[in-house]
Amino acid sequence: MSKPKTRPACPLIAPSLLKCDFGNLESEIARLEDANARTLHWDVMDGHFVPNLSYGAMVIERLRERTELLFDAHLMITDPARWVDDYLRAGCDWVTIHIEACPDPLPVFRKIRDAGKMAGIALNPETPVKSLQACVGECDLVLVMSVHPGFGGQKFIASSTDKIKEVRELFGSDTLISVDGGIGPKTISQVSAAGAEVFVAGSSIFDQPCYESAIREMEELAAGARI
Ligand SMILES: O=C(CO)[C@H](O)[C@H](O)COP(=O)(O)O
Repeated sequence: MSKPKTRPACPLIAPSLLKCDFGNLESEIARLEDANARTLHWDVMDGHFVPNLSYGAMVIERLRERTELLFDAHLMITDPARWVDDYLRAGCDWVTIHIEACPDPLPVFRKIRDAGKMAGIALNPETPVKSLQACVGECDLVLVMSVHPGFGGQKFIASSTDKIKEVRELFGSDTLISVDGGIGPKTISQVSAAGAEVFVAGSSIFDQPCYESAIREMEELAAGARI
């Protein structure tokens, strides 16, 4: 059911399932499909790399059977090289690992790309963009964390906007830039103008009564601010 490696139409709003109702995952996904979502962002947390636990490949694999939406997996885990095969087998289309958890990510990128999937690298707010130098041309996506990873509902860190510009300068136009944390109608325009194309959003969708209008509003704001 997994899709081949393709660049999506942007702007792309990626609902962060960390903020959904875990007791009703299947119906939450159906609601997102009805709301015209095109992707699901899976926040995988191991209670070690980040101070929170969420879900893993077994849960994702079972939900892969229930939807054809693009699966964007964000591995906030220690030693992602050890676990990446599980997420590929589970049917993830994009697999993003953290530079802080994997100082030599190139072999992991190769494994993801060889499986026909998109390889991403994420960086935490305190990690400098220059730490990604070796990743240029080797991965498909850079995910800029605009909050400290671990929990939804945090305040957007303002310096993330300049960081996105720096990532765009370093990686050029071929690499997708995703931004994650505190994204909503008040922050999406500035990160879109800075060069972000994929917008991970938890609270600003799941805390709203209508997912469709929440997604549409952010898509329109991001498109209007695009560089
Ligand atoms: O990765 C994350 C936290 O580590 C979440 O994706 C992110 O925080 C989304 O939630 P919100 O939009 O509420 O900030």
